Amino acid sequence: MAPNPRVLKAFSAMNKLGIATERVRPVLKKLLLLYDENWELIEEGNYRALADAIFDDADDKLTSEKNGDPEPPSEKPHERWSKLTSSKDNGIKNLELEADKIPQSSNRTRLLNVHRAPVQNEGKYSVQFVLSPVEKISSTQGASDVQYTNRVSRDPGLGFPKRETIRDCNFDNVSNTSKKQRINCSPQFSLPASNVGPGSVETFLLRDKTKKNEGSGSAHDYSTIFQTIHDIASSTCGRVIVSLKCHRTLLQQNFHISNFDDVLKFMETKYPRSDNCFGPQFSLVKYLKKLCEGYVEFGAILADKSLSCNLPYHDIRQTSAPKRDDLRIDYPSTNMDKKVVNYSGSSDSVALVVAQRQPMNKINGKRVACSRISDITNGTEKVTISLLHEIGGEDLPKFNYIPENIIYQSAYVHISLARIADEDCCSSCTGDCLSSSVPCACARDTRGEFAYTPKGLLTEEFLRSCISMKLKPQEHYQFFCQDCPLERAKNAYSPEKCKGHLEKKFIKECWRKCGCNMKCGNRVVQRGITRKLQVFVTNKSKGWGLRTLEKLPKGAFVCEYAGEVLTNMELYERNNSSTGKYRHTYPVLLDSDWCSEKILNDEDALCLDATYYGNVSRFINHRCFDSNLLEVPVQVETPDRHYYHIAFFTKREVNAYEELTWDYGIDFEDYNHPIKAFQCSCGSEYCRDNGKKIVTSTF
Ligand SMILES: C[S@@+](CC[C@H](N)C(=O)[O-])C[C@H]1O[C@@H](n2cnc3c(N)ncnc32)[C@H](O)[C@@H]1O
Repeated sequence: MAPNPRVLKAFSAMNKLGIATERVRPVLKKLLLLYDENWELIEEGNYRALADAIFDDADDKLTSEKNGDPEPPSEKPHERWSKLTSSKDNGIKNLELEADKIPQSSNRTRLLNVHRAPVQNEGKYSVQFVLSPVEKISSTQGASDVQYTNRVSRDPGLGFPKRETIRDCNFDNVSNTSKKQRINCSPQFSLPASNVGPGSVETFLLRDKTKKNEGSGSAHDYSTIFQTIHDIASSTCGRVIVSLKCHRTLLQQNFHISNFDDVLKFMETKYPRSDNCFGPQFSLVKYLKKLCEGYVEFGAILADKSLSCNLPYHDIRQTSAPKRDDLRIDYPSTNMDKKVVNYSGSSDSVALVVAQRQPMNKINGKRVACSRISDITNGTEKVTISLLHEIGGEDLPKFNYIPENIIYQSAYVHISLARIADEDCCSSCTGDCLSSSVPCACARDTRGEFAYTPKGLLTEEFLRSCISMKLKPQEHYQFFCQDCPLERAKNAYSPEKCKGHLEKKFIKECWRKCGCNMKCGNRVVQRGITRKLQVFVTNKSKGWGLRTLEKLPKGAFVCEYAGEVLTNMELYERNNSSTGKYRHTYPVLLDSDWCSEKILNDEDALCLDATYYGNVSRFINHRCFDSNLLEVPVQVETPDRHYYHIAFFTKREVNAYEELTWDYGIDFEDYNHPIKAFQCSCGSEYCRDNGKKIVTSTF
């Protein structure tokens, strides 16, 4: 059967990004399944979704590595995507060799210009490689050059095979014209670093920035150019000098390159041996591009270190080897202005760094460049959770990441061992309560059956009854408060009668006073997030959303809704004082105790608000009825239902890259609700916001 031309086009687009067809194929297959063979979605924005998916796939491997999976990590391509897609013409052609820029020089001198995409000041931003016999370089040294010659002792590592000879260079990114001008990669050409073992000589040149480049005949103002020249390889024809030139005008103000050895070490960390960059796919051009990128990135890291920012960048100059993750560059390095969101003193919270955006880079009216925060949790969760940010797109969210609920001020949450009665725990249990023949006291609330299976999933029965309760509340028992805090919030002077609250099905997990261990199957939510998740920009005007990067089985715990614990009174005050985009859009009422005998004051009724302090669940968007997540109340450390946790579980199997959604329970016809809602664009065929009017919402 003839290959599908759309598949071939997709391969070719990814090949241009330097991604091999073998890597593209499995991801493309998954995406086609995910998008119901909708090619338009895949082709949109120069195969942006496909590139994202490949990058995420690579990240999965990194995450597995972090989680103890021995599979070797692949390269970290997000930064590359960011750079590659910032080209002005087609978004995937950034670091191309430009044949027309190759100067006509003597047949002993060849010059490769590897251009980074101009971001704003077109043409000024470039990194060049000059591959040249030594004589030529020497003759171009201007009077203002300062020359350092030092003996270097370098690990011949960088993942390069020692003294390996390249027989065939793959110039897959080179245009036809430049192909004609191939570097002679005949067998005698040695790879960079292959002969730069201990004791070899490195020539390291820096332009004297106090003088102009007299005599060179160049139109460049060298005071704005960083140039380092490195003798890094030789062949029987002579030595090969690589000159790295970096125009400073578009680099971060305090960008600097210290020492080429450091750049090489950085490259080694970024592309370790296990990446096998010299496998059959090896391309000299790609390698040179990577080195250029590394050169600029490394300078940016050093510059970043001089800014006071909270991103977990590792100090490259530390003696111990940095971890791969720490070296990730999340933002393009040019014209960056970073600031840290203020946070008010809680030691449990971590400020999310907010970076002002790079100058807009539109391609045919479409924004394409994107960057990435590698871990929005700043290490507070057991897994990393990345955020994919389209430059020029959605504003970065400003909030402080907290992995668990935190009391704002007046909320009364009484946690004490003394409050946990003997019948509310299983002190005589040992090991795993799920393996015991008789369910322990902690299963009492779920009618003597645990809600979890030994695999840590919700049982079919528990899930079914929760879903049914959500879809058909009228068929389940509801209680009516005498003086409903919700109605009071709508109209404090003459509140309407309570509309009823469902008596929710709770899970009670074992806890500290129980005799079982942390691996007990009745402890799921308290163990925190274990799934691979990512925050991304949705394409349906919903703003940010959350998606899973792995396939999730039905009944899987995803995350809990963590935020500030507020009294209803505090929430009203917040809502009244907030305006515009800082309006509070994330409250969840903890209303399961509202059926208690006593009238609940607004000072006692609790809710969770993730607007300022929250976890990843603050990104989960609403979907009417057929959302894939379900919220379940879970008791962990308190025996009553005044305070409890809201945990999200999957209602069905969820595919990798699928957005995670839950039904906020918005009544789109409740026009009096104090919280203004959004126009629903959930896309569900059961969408309740039929009129798409601006109405009020409740959670
Ligand atoms: C809990 S947040 C979800 C994350 C949010 N999208 C963001 O960018 O931060 C709830 C807000 O997301 C938006 N949102 C969620 N679901 C939506 C939907 N189905 N249609 C339109 N907007 C939605 C609304 O602005 C809502 O107030």
